[in-house]
Amino acid sequence: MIDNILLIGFMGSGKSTVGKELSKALDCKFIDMDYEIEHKENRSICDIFNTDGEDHFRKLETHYLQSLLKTDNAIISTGGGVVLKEGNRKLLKAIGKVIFLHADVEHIVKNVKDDTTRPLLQSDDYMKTITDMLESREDKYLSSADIIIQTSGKSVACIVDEIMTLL
Ligand SMILES: Nc1ncnc2c1ncn2[C@@H]1O[C@H](COP(=O)(O)OP(=O)(O)O)[C@@H](O)[C@H]1O
Ligand SMILES: O=C(O)C1=C[C@@H](OP(=O)(O)O)[C@@H](O)[C@H](O)C1
Ligand SMILES: [Mg+2]
Repeated sequence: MIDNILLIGFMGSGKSTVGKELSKALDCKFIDMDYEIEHKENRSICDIFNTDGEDHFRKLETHYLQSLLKTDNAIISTGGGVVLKEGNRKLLKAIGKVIFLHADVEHIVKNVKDDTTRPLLQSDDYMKTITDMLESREDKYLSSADIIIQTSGKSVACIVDEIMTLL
């Protein structure tokens, strides 16, 4: 039995991919918050944003995060905006150990380009969008993190190994 582990970080830093592989390596439950929200709502994140707006998505996200207080022995991949609300940042700490997957802009762009599933990155100038959003969120990721892992240029397997060593 392990404490919950929550992966935080910017869109495309690898939270969903690394979380799934880490859960296999540790033989524990895997929870991807976005996947669970989509499943509960029976619609995609894009549909939620387009129909009901980002504020509504943030309410669903907080509601789901609260439900995780009852979970244990899980690897939890969050959505990149989970740190935006102070209340969420407190919840993250209450739910488990928080690992920040820190990625630079180049790594992020490589991972999200051509992907149409992230409504906040559907801009013509997505390089500037990512740079500005990263800058405004960086402090929130840092203040929420128990552990910081640099992911840029590393393979998923290498990141998983690094986390396993640190735990
Ligand atoms: N370290 C990595 N090396 C190569 N590709 C990666 C790495 N991390 C993630 N990816 C790829 O980048 C894309 C976005 O990753 P994802 O796990 O969905 O990020 P997040 O959940 O943080 O938004 C996926 O196609 C994934 O396979
Ligand atoms: O950073 C954000 O605000 C978001 C990140 C997304 O998750 P990923 O970080 O897994 O892409 C998803 O929750 C939604 O599109 C909003
Ligand atoms: Mg994800």
